Amino acid sequence: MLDLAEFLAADAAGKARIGAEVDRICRETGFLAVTGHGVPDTVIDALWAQARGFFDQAPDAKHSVAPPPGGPYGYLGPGTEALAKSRGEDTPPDLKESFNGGPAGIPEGETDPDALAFCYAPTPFPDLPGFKEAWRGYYAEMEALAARIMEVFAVALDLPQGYFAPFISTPISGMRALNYPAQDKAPEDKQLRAGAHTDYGSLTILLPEPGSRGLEILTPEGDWKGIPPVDGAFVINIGDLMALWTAGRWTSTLHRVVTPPDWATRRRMSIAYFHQPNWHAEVAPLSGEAAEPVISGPYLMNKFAAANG
Ligand SMILES: O=C(O)CCC(=O)C(=O)O
Ligand SMILES: [Fe+2]
Repeated sequence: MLDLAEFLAADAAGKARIGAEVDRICRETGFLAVTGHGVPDTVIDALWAQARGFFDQAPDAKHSVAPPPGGPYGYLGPGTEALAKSRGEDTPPDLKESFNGGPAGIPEGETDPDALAFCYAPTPFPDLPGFKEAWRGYYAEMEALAARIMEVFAVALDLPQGYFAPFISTPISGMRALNYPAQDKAPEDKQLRAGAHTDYGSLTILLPEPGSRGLEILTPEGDWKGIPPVDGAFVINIGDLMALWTAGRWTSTLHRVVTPPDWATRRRMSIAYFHQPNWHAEVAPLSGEAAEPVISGPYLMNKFAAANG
């Protein structure tokens, strides 16, 4: 558990103590709950209401904001994604639908054709009163929160607090509202609500709907363990690029969303913000050990293509 307000108010010794605790958690499970985050309830509640309103529409209305072929933003309906495929595992599609959005603007001077076509593609917002405003408001809060958490991470890694700032000045984070509907038939063999995967970027800020179930992580002991929602907290997890940055000191933990026993009546919703460094950011182990640097944008694009191919 990380209390961000406590971290921000702490002196250098207090920050180092909290940083050491965060380092321990990130080495062990890579999942932590964050309280004291300062995100207003009004912003959170507004997006829940809009997300529910969006998913409860008829299929045609949802498909009217489908992405162009290969595009990441808009409505991805049931059957379009299998997250386990991002790791080369062949499974039936995940039992979910999602609405996805990208950065609010394009950085000045960005000319990379892949960046412009993929992560800076426009988000096709639904024509629902207040949806876009609620989405953008929550996204902006997440961008600011992620930057603060990256400061905690820097301290946890014995780096200057602002170490990561140049890498995340124009992040290409994606945000996704997820709906795992109550199911009208039993899942196929190996079919989950979200197949086992690691997240691709620096960190993920997840908000499971209060009272919802199903998210599980693979523990270092090799057991699947449920991660229930924590009241008033966001669930943060490390992504692949953070694991790479720390040369494997921190874990990008395998996680999944399982089908609950009451799948026929039980839906799950969640909102996930996938913090992703600048398109051109080169991520290489901080320890200086030799490794081919990974470029943030193309890495993300390839992972998305694998899961949605
Ligand atoms: O819905 C959730 O709680 C988790 C979803 C997830 O892990 C993902 O989409 O990357
Ligand atoms: Fe995930």
